[in-house]
Amino acid sequence: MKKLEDVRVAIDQVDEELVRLFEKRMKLAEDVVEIKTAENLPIFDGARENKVVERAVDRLGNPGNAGAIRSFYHLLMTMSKARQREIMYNQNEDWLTRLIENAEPLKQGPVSVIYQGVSGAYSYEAALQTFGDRAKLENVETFENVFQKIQKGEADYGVLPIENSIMGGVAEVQDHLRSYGCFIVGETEVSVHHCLAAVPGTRLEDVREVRSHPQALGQCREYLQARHMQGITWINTAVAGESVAGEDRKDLAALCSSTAANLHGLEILEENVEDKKNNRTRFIIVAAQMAFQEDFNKTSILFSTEHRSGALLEALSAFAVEDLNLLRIESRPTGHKGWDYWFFVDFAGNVKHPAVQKAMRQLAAEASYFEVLGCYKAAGK
Ligand SMILES: O=C(O)C(=O)C[C@]1(C(=O)O)C=C[C@@H](O)C=C1
Repeated sequence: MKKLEDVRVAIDQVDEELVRLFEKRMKLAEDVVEIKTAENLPIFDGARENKVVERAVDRLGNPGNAGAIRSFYHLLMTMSKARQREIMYNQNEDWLTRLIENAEPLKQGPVSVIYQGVSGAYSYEAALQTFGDRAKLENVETFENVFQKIQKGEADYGVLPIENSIMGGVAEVQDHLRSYGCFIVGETEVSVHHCLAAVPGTRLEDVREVRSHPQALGQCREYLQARHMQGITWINTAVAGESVAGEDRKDLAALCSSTAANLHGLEILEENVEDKKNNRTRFIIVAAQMAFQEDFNKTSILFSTEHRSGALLEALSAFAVEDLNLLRIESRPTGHKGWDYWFFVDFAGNVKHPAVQKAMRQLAAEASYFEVLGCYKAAGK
C-alpha cells in the first residue's frame, strides 16, 4: 500500500497545478467582464454555462465523477461571476447605470417557477399568489436546489421563504442568495394559517395524534395541549396532510394549510388553530438576472465593512442623509474569518431614484464589498 505522506506529496503537486489554472481562469473572467462591460452584455449566460459543464462531463475518464465535476464547475463559475460583478459594479464608474440597463422587466405570460417543498406547502401558495395560473410549477427538495436550477437557467423564477414574523430570518436562504449570485425580483407575503385536517368523517374529539412540521407544531402548541393531542414531527406540513389522507384512521389529523387539506381530500375539522394570530412569512422571488421596472419601490443590497469601530454606522449614514427608510438589516457570518459579517439591507426606494443612487454610490465606495441584490415591488404596496 502507498504511504500517506507520499500520496499527500502527489496531492500537493496537483493542487499547485490547480491553483495556477484557477488563477488563469479567474484572469480570463476579468478579460470577459471587460468585453461584457464594453458591449453592454449581461454577466450571466446560462447557455454558455451549460455548455461549459457538459463539455467537462464529456471529458471525464470516469463517469462516476459526473456529479462532482458538475458541482465543481458551478462553483467555479459562481466565483467567476462574483469577480465579474465586483469589477463591473465596483470599479466601473458607471456601474449603477449599467446595472439598470442590463436589468429586464418581469416576464409576462407563461413562466416556469420552481419552489421547495410539495404541492400545498406554503411556498406553493406563495408561488400561486405571485404567478397564478400562468406559472408552470416545479418543486424540488431543498432551498439550495431552487438556487441551482435558477443558476443553470432551468427555470425563470424561484420562490423562497426569507423571513417569518415569529421565527425571524431564514438563514440558509440568505446565505445561498449571496453565494449563488441570484437576484431578488419580487416578494410576497403569505399568512400562515394552520388548520386541523383529517380523513372525512373524523370527529374533532376523537383526534389523538397530529402530524406536522416542528415549526407548525410549535406554533399550535397551546391548542394541541389543551385538547390532549400529541404532536408527531413530519417532514413538512403538506406531506403530513398527504400521509394522513393515505391512512384510514379516525384518531389522526394533520396541521397544514387549507390548500394542502383540500389538495389531499381532507376534511378541515378546525381552521386557524395557531396560538398567535398574524403569523406571516415573507417569500422572495429570485431570478438569474436583475429585474427593473419604474414601479419597483424596494431595493436589497449586500455589503461588508472593514472591522473597525463605527464602520457600520458610517456605511449606513448615507441612507439617513438621503432620508431613505431602512426596512430590514440582517447580518450573517462571512465564514472567511471569525466575527466578520455580510450585512443584508432592504430599504424603500427604486434603484433609479437619485437619492437611492447617491446613497448606494457612497456605500459602494466605502464598503469592503458591495452588491445590489435586487430591486422589486414590495409586498402589499
Ligand atoms: O463565458 C462567459 O460569458 C463568462 O462570463 C464566463 C463564465 C465562466 O466562468 O465560464 C461565467 C459566467 C457566465 O454565465 C458564463 C461563463
